[in-house]
Amino acid sequence: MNAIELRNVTKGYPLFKVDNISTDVKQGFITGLIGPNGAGKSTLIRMITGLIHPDQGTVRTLGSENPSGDVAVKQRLGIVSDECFYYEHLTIREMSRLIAPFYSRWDHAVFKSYLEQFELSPKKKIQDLSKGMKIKFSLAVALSHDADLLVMDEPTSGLDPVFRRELLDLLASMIQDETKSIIFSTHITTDLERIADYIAFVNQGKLIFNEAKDDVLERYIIVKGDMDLLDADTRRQFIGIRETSIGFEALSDNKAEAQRMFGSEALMHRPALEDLIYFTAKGGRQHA
Ligand SMILES: Nc1ncnc2c1ncn2[C@@H]1O[C@H](COP(=O)(O)OP(=O)(O)OP(=O)(O)O)[C@@H](O)[C@H]1O
Repeated sequence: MNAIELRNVTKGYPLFKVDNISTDVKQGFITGLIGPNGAGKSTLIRMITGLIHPDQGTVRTLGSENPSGDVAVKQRLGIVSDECFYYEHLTIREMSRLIAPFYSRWDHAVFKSYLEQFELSPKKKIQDLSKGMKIKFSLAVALSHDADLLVMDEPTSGLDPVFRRELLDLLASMIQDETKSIIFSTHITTDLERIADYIAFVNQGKLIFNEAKDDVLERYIIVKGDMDLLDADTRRQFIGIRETSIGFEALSDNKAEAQRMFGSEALMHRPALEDLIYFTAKGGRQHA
């Protein structure tokens, strides 16, 4: 079962385009969306939540091509982003009273307990909340109506490390029953190393891959060695190369081939997700 299905999705802006992306986000799992600044992550997320529509292709979220206009689907969606529109002059209590009637599965006791857990006073005005508090508030809302799909645009970026860990635990426990799904974009790739099942990687509007995290980290390899190992042939092997005065470090997406080419002459190790972004972005720029 898929929580989200994208088919040949294209969305163009004057200087950028999401380019013909087809992929699925699986139900019951956490998918992390990664990529450099301006790669198209928020654009994809806006299409998934129905805030904007593709120029070509289709996006189906919880089975609907129009999630923001379909009340039944909208109720099952939990959205966390800094684009959540709340009335700034209202307090948390007043705002939640406005929101609650919209959701048939709203649980006030759960909401109250999240406010306590997140140390948010119901008396605080939305406009007086810090960036992290706003994220916590929209999280409390998303978690209190028993959403089937959480879609989050950089939910952890404004959060302190203690709360970030708590949030990751919360998300991991949310998908325990295998019916809920989560997709979130982030630059804090270590968060995804902790909890993501799948990683979707976009670069310059194109999908590089959407695969099980463990498979990705198995397939790619970092190679480190002396500069004399680099020639036209070996360079072609790499997605991106960082050259310094003492040698090179590079990323290959073909572990077996890299091992065959360099054998014991180079050091090799498993990459972190951050390495994939760094070397892919660097490689792209080099060849531009
Ligand atoms: N409404 C718009 N009009 C014109 N260009 C836009 C619009 N929205 C996004 N873009 C452009 O689309 C590109 C992708 O933006 P997007 O916000 O999707 O990237 P991102 O991967 O989320 O980046 P970041 O990691 O920096 O948040 C950028 O070049 C941005 O300027």
